[in-house]
Amino acid sequence: MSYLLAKELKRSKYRLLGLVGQGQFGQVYCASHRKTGRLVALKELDKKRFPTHKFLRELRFLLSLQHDNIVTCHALEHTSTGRYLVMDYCEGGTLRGLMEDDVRLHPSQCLKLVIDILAGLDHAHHRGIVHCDIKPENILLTLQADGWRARISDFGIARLHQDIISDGSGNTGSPAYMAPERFYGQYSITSDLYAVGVLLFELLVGYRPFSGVPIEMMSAHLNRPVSIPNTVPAVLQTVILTALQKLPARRFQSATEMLKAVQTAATNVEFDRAWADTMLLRASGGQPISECHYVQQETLRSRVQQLVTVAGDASSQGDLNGTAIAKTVVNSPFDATGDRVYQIHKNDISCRSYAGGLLAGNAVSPVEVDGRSLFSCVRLPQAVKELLVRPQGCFAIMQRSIYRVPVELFQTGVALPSQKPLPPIVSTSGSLVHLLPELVAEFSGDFLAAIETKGRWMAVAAVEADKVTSLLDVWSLLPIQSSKPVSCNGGTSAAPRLASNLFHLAMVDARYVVAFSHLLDKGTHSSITGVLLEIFTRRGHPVITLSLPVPLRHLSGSATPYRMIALEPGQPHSVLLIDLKPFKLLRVGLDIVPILIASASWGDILMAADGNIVVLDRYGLVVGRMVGPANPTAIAVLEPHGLLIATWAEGQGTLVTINLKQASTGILF
Ligand SMILES: Nc1ncnc2c1ncn2[C@@H]1O[C@H](COP(=O)(O)OP(=O)(O)OP(=O)(O)O)[C@@H](O)[C@H]1O
Repeated sequence: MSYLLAKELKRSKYRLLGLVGQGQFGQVYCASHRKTGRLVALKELDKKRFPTHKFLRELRFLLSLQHDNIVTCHALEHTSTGRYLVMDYCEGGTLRGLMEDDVRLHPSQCLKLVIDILAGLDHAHHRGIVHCDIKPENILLTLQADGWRARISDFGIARLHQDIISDGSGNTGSPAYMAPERFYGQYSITSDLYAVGVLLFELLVGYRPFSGVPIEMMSAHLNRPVSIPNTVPAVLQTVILTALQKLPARRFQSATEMLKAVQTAATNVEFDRAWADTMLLRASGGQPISECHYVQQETLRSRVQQLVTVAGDASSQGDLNGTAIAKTVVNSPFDATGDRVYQIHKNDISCRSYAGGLLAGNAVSPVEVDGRSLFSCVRLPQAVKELLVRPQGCFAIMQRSIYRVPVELFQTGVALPSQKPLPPIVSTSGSLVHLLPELVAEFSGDFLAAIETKGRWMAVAAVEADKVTSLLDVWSLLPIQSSKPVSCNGGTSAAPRLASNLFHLAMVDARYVVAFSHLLDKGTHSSITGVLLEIFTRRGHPVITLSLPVPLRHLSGSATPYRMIALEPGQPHSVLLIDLKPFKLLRVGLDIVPILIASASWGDILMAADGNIVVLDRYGLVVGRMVGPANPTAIAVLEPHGLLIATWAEGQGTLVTINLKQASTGILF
């Protein structure tokens, strides 16, 4: 059924981007409108469980609910295989997910979410609609500059659910959030407010007021008094106790009344120290700071701005070391299995190769060839902004040009622009190969470039003569000998124009490119208010266009497929994981202020200026904390379990390695 629906949708006006959930009545997909790139959620509705006449009656309610705190339903789409609701897409997932993942949900953020829910309920109640199934699973989240916005979902479906219950064909809902009268089949708007009371309790305390099997919960809701830990400020205890009154007449009588009470509490309450500490402990995922032995590998003579590593084990050689080089060049010490580290400083890229592996234990010396240490440097004509290591060599992205530096060049080191030919290297075919850094592309103005991991494609956004917009072009880098790449767009005339203020370009995979632009304040045009995200196919067709209302910095690709990772200036104690397929956001609360990010296949590492390090697994959970050297300028993961850190302070620097296997991270290396 779902496979057929997916097939059917391929021909519809929506492009499916991925499955985001499984509900009781069908699957939920993230999709984008083919023409506008607008993101929607498509919720499949099983015909057997939703007879059309009943559904159409409910759809009237659903379409009438238009509020910022309600997941708006736009339309019902029919295909030959099924029906699905077209709804606003909520990239933050459910509140249940947030309560489980984001261990640092500040009390004020909890209150803000409850205020959002009450505002949404107030709107619905005024239209005579009772939700009947308020619980964290039915609260979805969208990103906002000051946290998350809560949006109630499953309106109408919940009402329909009631019909199913009265038919005797459904279960009875969620007992943990059910008001006493609900167990007798009665409900009113105060039943919804009772459920919000349970949710408020759970958000602030970490568990629900009553638990157990359904019959125990029923008895508790009906008879047992609510006991609230005294860490919860008195004013909030009063709000919870009022919402959780057994008799409906004693509760808040409207969502507005309860909203006002929570708002007053939010402005007056002072969260005591013990409570803040509990929150801090939860922010670290309960992870203690582990002992961390770092080995100083060398002193640095310059401030390293980027570290790039190529691990020497057989598995990663295939990907990064580049079969192309290994096949065509013989007698290169770089063919040997050994860790390789590139350091970038202004115009220089230096490279060291460590045959024995960097994490052997003590400081290790770089490989020596003919008694010479393999510590070589290639100087390029302009400052290197970024180095991308791909199978064909290292691509140095500079202010106005891109050079490809063959790996073998680092055997001897060469300085440009002297461009003296190097001694030829004999290839496996027996012919002589002359090596020089090769100019891949040159631009008259600013540009951004991204190169696919296998080095086959390059996306370039070159700023137009108007200095405002950029044209996106995708180039083939194959064959690698070619210094004139072929444009896929058949020339720039067909290339899509990107939004102004473009600041980051990345390849999502071999088929998609993503461009990030700053959104500026409409009045002043100076302060950055958010980010516009545009995804295009390699042929230049738009797939997604959406704006995030938060400024981002340090945006980088993650080793986890389809993931970007970023820091938010407005939320210094957090990191944002941006999954592109399907589109999802996870804001991870931290107890450090990260300034550097390094990604590994198993997760991400964040480092603060004072040397504190937090290790996240690929689900965004904090799995390790340790203290490294202060003043880091660049960090990189050496797969699978090495961490390299370059530091710089007062004209002195060091390169340090940490063996994460020896730190307690819970990651199975
Ligand atoms: N509008 C949406 N935007 C983003 N994700 C959504 C959206 N609606 C649902 N989801 C995701 O899909 C999952 C299933 O949703 P759905 O509402 O169908 O399930 P449910 O909670 O079991 O509800 P129901 O009882 O209506 O079937 C949710 O947990 C959520 O992760």
